[in-house]
Amino acid sequence: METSKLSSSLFAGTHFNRKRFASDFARFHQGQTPSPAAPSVPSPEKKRKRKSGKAKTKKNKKKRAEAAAASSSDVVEGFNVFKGLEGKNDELPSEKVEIRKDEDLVAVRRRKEVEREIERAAVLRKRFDLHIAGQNVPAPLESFEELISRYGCDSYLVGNLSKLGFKEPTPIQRQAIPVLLSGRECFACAPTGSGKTLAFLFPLLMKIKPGSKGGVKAVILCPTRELAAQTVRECKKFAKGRKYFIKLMTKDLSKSGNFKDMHCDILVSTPLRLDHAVKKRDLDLSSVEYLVLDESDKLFELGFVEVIDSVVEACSNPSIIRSLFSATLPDSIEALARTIMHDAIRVIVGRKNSASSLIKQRLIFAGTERGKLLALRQSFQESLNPPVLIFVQSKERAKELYKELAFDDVRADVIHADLNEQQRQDAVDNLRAGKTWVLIATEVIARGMDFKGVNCVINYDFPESAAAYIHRIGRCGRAGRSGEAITFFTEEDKPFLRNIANVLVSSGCEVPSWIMALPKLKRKKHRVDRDPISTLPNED
Ligand SMILES: Nc1ncnc2c1ncn2[C@@H]1O[C@H](COP(=O)(O)OP(=O)(O)OP(=O)(O)O)[C@@H](O)[C@H]1O
Repeated sequence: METSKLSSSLFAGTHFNRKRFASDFARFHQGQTPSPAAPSVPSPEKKRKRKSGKAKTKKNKKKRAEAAAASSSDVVEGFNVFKGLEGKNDELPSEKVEIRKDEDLVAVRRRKEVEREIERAAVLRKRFDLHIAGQNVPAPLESFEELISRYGCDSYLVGNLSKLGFKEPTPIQRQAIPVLLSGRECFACAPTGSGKTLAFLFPLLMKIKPGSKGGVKAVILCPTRELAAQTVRECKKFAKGRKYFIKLMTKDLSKSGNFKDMHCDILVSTPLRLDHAVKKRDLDLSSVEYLVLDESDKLFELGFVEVIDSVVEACSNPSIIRSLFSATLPDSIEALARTIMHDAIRVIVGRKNSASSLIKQRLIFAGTERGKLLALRQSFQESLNPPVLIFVQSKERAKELYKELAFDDVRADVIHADLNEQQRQDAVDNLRAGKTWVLIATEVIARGMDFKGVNCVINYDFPESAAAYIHRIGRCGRAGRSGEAITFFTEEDKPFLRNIANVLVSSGCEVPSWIMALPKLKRKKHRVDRDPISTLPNED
């Protein structure tokens, strides 16, 4: 097809106003016919002149190219794409035409570069099973060193990571760190033990000036005291060598702290303690720049929502950056959280709400409560590979099971909400130090606690939801290590078996076909009234 025909068919129905665009039309016309001022074979005289002219304009060209490159960065931002073309446009002398050509070339080069960057980011995301949603998501990190080259991070911070033996960022760190560093809010969902703590702490350490005055700069909310204490310890490790004020909201601080004189860069707390300090002790959170909700779905559970609301309100800085992290993020919670977020990016590693693929999961039918105790003793006799965590559904049952195991030659300890803060911390520390082999626990340590060496998690009592299951078993199989999870079930648990079995299947574990044939339950939570744990014969 002839050019004229093609253009006329493309612009069919469009009226071209030749009068209005006369100068453009003239230029267009000029470009089609060779100009007498630009012969195809120049004379030697003209060649020389042009050479010296070229040398002169070379410098200018370079400058222009730089300016054009700067303006072309606007293309990346997505605004002012036509910035360089603003202003007088109707008369372009030949030099201006050349400038435009240069600019066009630079813009084309820049566009290609951007396209390459987008492609590189897509390859990285595919490689690390990263799924994102949102506008203008920054590229994932290839390495920790990129934090220095791309984001100007102090090398001491990255040095701390290598001292801790962190060679490469984990998938969630690769994507969530750049998102937070570029000032965007985010929902992050990644498997248990996959390094979410560093993913939200590192951007804070990079952005907040150590020892800065003028109030709290970052708040991290955790659902339990143990997790809050662990987060403070981790934060101090990453910040080693710099004088950050990193504070844990203890009971005493919350009840009688003098917050007016308190130096604090990063404050880690449970929601109730923080809320108490805000309401009763006038803790001012208006200068908070970062708010992190760790184990966010737990924080948004009924009972906590109002407190979270009140904390969010107290963090009144309009440019605050909020982020939510968890291994499980139900759609309903995400929808609720979205109401307080601005243009948030969502980052998911692997499949949403799934268990770590490093954990070998098994379901064991124990028949009755007594059957569970027998099965537990038998499994200890066959192979006890400490440290082991055993989850039960209540503090009463934790105490009962502890009594039973005290008879056996097993170094066991127990942790539940009836113990005071020190006793709970001791129980955690003793397991970490290898002084105890088996720790019997309620949900208090099911979330976020990082026991590196835990080889096996036993769900003595069936978990009350798929999310609870994912978090409980996630106490093993952390930081790239393998783990084992055993879940006992009785007749009463059968109706809820299918929900947990789905988690096993989605992480590649085998499930008997009869379980998969059970009907799906709409109810998300399940709690059975169980007979007490005891080897003594029933009185009735
Ligand atoms: N880049 C890394 N390289 C090596 N180890 C890492 C890296 N990042 C974190 N870790 C280690 O991995 C372990 C688990 O990290 P972390 O507790 O942050 O997991 P998590 O994703 O928050 O888990 P949970 O969902 O259970 O809270 C920790 O012991 C931590 O020190």
